Amino acid sequence: MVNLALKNISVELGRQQVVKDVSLEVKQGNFVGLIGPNGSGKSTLLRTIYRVIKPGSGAILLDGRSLQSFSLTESAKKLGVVGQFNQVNFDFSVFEMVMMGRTPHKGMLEADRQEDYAIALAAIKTVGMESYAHRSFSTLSGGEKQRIILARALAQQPQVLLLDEPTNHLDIKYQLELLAIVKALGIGVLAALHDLSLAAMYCDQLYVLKGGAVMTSGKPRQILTPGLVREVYEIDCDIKENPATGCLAITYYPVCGQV
Ligand SMILES: Nc1ncnc2c1ncn2[C@@H]1O[C@H](COP(=O)(O)OP(=O)(O)OP(=O)(O)O)[C@@H](O)[C@H]1O
Repeated sequence: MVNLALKNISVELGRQQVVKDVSLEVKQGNFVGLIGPNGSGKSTLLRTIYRVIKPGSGAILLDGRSLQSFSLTESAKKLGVVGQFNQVNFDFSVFEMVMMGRTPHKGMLEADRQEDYAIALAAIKTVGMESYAHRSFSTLSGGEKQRIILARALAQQPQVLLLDEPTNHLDIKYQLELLAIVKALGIGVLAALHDLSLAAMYCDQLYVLKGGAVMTSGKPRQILTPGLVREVYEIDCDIKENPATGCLAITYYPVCGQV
């Protein structure tokens, strides 16, 4: 069953067409990566799906139903988001931040239930931050904040998770861990990623954006070639399978005259 489908989505911002006729699918259990250079429209597309931006044309379907027909609470029960910027204006404890993930599941004025506490604690544990539960969120490092924002999305128990460069700020161990945690959820995931090696390692399917349009899509091994990297990013590289890991290893060549 298709969980999330975009049909011919176009978005205009400040008189510029930033997303052009994008169609894509995130099937249940599939980890789908959005790759492309800076400014290619990845965040705008994600923001359109989580309803911060209205598309100029096209349709977004969740479980076959137009996203527009869901109330914001209804769509928040199904769609979890880990964004790029995690500034909060008020100070909350780590535990309070993660409990916010339970909000869409509660009725108006309904008190927190024991079950909600247990789900939030389990989510904090999953990201390895249990000893931080009572710390103030604003005092955390960038990477620690990112892990708590993931925990909040996990506490939401979404059916589809949207991630905008989720590995920003994380050291390499936590980059690998975060993607492994997300992959193990077995839900549909759509993630904007810059690191092509990580994208190849974790994604079942990649969509390559350039100038707001989908240039190509497919399984990482089928589409990630030196020719594509050259065309999209204007740099040269070698791509080989690492015999020890079975993963693609990408080695970039220095930009001419800059090493
Ligand atoms: N409010 C806005 N008004 C005008 N242009 C905008 C607006 N927001 C974004 N853009 C432009 O839209 C384009 C796509 O931006 P977007 O943030 O979606 O790219 P991205 O692929 O996520 O980039 P990055 O990899 O740098 O995060 C950029 O050229 C950006 O300057």
